[in-house]
Amino acid sequence: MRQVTLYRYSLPMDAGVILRNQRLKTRDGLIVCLREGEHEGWGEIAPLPEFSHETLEQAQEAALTDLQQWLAGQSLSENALPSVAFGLSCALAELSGELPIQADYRKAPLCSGDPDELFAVLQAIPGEKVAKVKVGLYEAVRDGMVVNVLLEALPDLKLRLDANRSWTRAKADGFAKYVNPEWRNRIAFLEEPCKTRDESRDFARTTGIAIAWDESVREPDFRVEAEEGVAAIVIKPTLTGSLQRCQQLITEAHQIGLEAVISSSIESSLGLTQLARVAAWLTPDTVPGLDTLDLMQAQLIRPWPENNLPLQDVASLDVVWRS
Ligand SMILES: O=C(O)CCC(=O)C1=CC=C[C@@H](O)[C@@H]1C(=O)O
Ligand SMILES: [Mg+2]
Repeated sequence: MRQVTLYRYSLPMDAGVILRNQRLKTRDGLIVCLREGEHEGWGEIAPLPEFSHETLEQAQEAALTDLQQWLAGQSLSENALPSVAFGLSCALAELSGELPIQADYRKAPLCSGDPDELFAVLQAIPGEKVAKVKVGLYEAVRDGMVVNVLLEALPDLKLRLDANRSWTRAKADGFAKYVNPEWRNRIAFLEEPCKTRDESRDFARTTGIAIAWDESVREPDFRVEAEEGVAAIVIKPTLTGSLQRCQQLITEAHQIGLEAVISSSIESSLGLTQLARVAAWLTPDTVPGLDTLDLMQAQLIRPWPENNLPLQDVASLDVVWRS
């Protein structure tokens, strides 16, 4: 006997969360619960505005079609909408026991503004210190100075930086100029520094600062390839596709010595804790990029360990469909 419940959630965000061109007031998505006999599996389907190509309405419609197929006893092929493919594959992987329970709750603390705040957080972390700093939001020169100060002050710190393709080649050089060449190898990678992939490749070769692909990974012509100066690929499963699709990318990356970093698309605590399990399972040697829960004002169904935000339970959600 198979059963399905599909819920819809809307969680209030922190006041200042801006995605590209849009303020995100609430994070909206779907939660699916599959039951078969004694077993249960949950998944989150939450297209991210400004990043996903599909809307929540489109995702809901596509999910309902797949869920009806599943109820009819069929197996599902990769849904064309990445958020749907990811959420359903998680629910199925929980149901079958394929997704291990053990999770990697380490996260690279995310800093988009105040380096003093990050400094305090980092000093409190025991062991390996990895943080992610957003760059490209202010002057490139200021970014370069902030990065330099952090690397100088904390000798065991490694940084991930993310420019989200915001720099021209000249601005990217303006940034690099302020980072002491001796410390550049402690920049684990800088995600997508320039507007084009070719400019980013050229930046990596000429500055010795390693780069990572994030946006590129989701473009149709992208291939996982060993290239000079490229250290990692960032995988945001909600924007990428099913667990099987992510697993395939991770395998390809690892085969050629690239790091693969599981990263958040600002899922609720339910989706984030699943991503922490995916990371422990498929990328055990890499700290995942999951420090986005505090952008929200509440957690959903499953709590993230030691997080103090209030927890909304499933009874508070609207049921979209129940079989
Ligand atoms: O990668 C991480 O460490 C956290 C996730 C993260 O930085 C992002 C998630 C989703 C949208 C963006 O705002 C942002 C990014 O630019 O990669
Ligand atoms: Mg990014």
